[in-house]
Amino acid sequence: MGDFSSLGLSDWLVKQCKQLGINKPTPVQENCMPAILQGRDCMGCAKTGSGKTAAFVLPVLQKLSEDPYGIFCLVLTPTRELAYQIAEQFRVLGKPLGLKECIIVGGMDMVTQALELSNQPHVVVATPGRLADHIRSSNTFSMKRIQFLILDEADRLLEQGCTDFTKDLEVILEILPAKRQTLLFSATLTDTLQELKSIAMNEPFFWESKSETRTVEELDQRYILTPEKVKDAYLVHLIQTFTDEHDDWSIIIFTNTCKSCQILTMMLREFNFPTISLHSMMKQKQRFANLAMFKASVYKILIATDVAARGLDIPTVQVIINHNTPGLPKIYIHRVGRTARAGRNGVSITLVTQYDIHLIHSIEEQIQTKLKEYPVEEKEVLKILTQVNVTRRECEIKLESTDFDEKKEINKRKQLILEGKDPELEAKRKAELEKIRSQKKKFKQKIQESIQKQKQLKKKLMKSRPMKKKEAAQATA
Ligand SMILES: Nc1ncnc2c1ncn2[C@@H]1O[C@H](COP(=O)(O)OP(=O)(O)OP(=O)(O)O)[C@@H](O)[C@H]1O
Repeated sequence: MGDFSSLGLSDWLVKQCKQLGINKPTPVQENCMPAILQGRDCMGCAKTGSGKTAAFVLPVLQKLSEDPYGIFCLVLTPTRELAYQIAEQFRVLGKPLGLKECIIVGGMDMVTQALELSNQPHVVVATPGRLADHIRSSNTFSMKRIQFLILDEADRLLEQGCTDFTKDLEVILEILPAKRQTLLFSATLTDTLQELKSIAMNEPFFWESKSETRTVEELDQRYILTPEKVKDAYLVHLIQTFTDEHDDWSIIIFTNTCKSCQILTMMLREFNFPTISLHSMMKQKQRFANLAMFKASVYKILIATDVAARGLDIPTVQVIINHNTPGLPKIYIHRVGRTARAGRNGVSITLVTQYDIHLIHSIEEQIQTKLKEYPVEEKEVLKILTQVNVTRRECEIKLESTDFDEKKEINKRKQLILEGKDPELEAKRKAELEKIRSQKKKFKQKIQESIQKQKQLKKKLMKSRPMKKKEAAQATA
């Protein structure tokens, strides 16, 4: 492996890297940086925690130092927290340049952001929605001369998930110059490769880390098979064990909804665990404050929705617990990638109910690794089961007495209006879909019941008398 100088970085940047403990390039840096410095578009796919951020920040800073102007580079990323983290890397590594960077994300003051944009910062790091809002509403800044467009977590930006960025991306791409370098990075690029290639204009340099598995070797991946009703007791038991055994460990628990995130946080606090939450129904300032307190180890346990699944780099995180099994292998890869970063060790534990076994199989198939069972003393879990379930119920009742559900409904309606949809029509459509789904479910259940009955009948027949071949065939049919 070469060093940063041999890849074409100037001495001042190499020195800056050293100060941050970045001495030798990681493979994604070693392979992608020369192509970027040569002026090529680039797509880099490497495992979580492998240094993809510096792989684009360093060449941009190098090029910026040769011809500094604003706005030189635009970075787009799916979450607000990630935007701050990327901007920080630019700020720290680009300090000798007197780098001016600006962060444009939702939930923060629009006027202040507009002012910052008009001051022509060198680098803009943004989430697509808010940047598109600025483009639609003002003409006080220009991105006509940008040299670099970077899509971090590019597959997430281009997929049509629960937050669909495609319309905002169209607005943004329209004001960018055709002649630019486009860089796309993610740990899971390959799933959406073709769509991504159309964003990078020139035949891009594509690099993917060669490995049999899609998760890092330093990660110990475990599961616990548990009935839904015992899940929380397992969770409390696990946290108790980890906190008893390790002073300096931080844990992230991923859950599937904002409400579940809120209830689990309340519940773990009842057990005196230093817990804090992060989800999209919180005010943005609170989100930043909570993340900062978790990073500073004021709180050792963060309960989050998938808003924290991608990109966040917190070295103290040793354990990831999936309170629900992720529906997509890709989400699993990013969630567990919040630990075992940059060569460190880490553990992930996924709580699996009997209904999630097929999800675990498809995760294992994608990551090419078998999850191992995590040994737990069931007796200890059963001892706290009633107490945990009663506490959870109390927390649910407490939450129901607040305006949490109402706020959620208002947020949903606001989002629909922003997307140009009619909330009433959408509600109707959803109700109809729900009806069809429940009919389908009932139908499926009926079929399963009749299959079950047939099987039982066949068993009875087999037991009661030895069958002739012909009879057995009829019973099976
Ligand atoms: N060459 C290097 N040597 C040592 N540490 C490095 C090097 N490059 C980056 N790092 C550190 O590795 C950590 C992970 O890097 P980074 O956040 O860029 O990972 P990533 O590949 O973007 O992960 P993810 O896919 O989860 O977003 C950071 O703390 C970063 O400072």
